[in-house]
Amino acid sequence: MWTQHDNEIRRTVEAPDFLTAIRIVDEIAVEAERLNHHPDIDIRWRKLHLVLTTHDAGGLTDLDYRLAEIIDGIAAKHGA
Ligand SMILES: C[C@H](O)[C@H](O)[C@H]1CNC2=NC(N)=NC(=O)C2=N1
Repeated sequence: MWTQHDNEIRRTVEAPDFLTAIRIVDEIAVEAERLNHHPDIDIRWRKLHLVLTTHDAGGLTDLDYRLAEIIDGIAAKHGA
């Protein structure tokens, strides 16, 4: 589900509808704050384009993979 492009990993999450996509974003936001690690999120109707990288490190770190797994769980819970 995640693909690596140079120093980042990317995934698209397709939610059943727009409101569910926004609920997914909200849950991701809570986890991002908890980890102090934040994804780039491009919201396009019910598709979320997510990008993870560690800006402070100029590339991928364990935090990116941890947050990616958390995002996968949130998406799956919402049928995305
Ligand atoms: C000051 C604050 O802790 C840092 O800027 C955090 C915030 N969230 C972050 N998110 C991501 N993706 N990469 C970072 O390097 C990062 N750094």
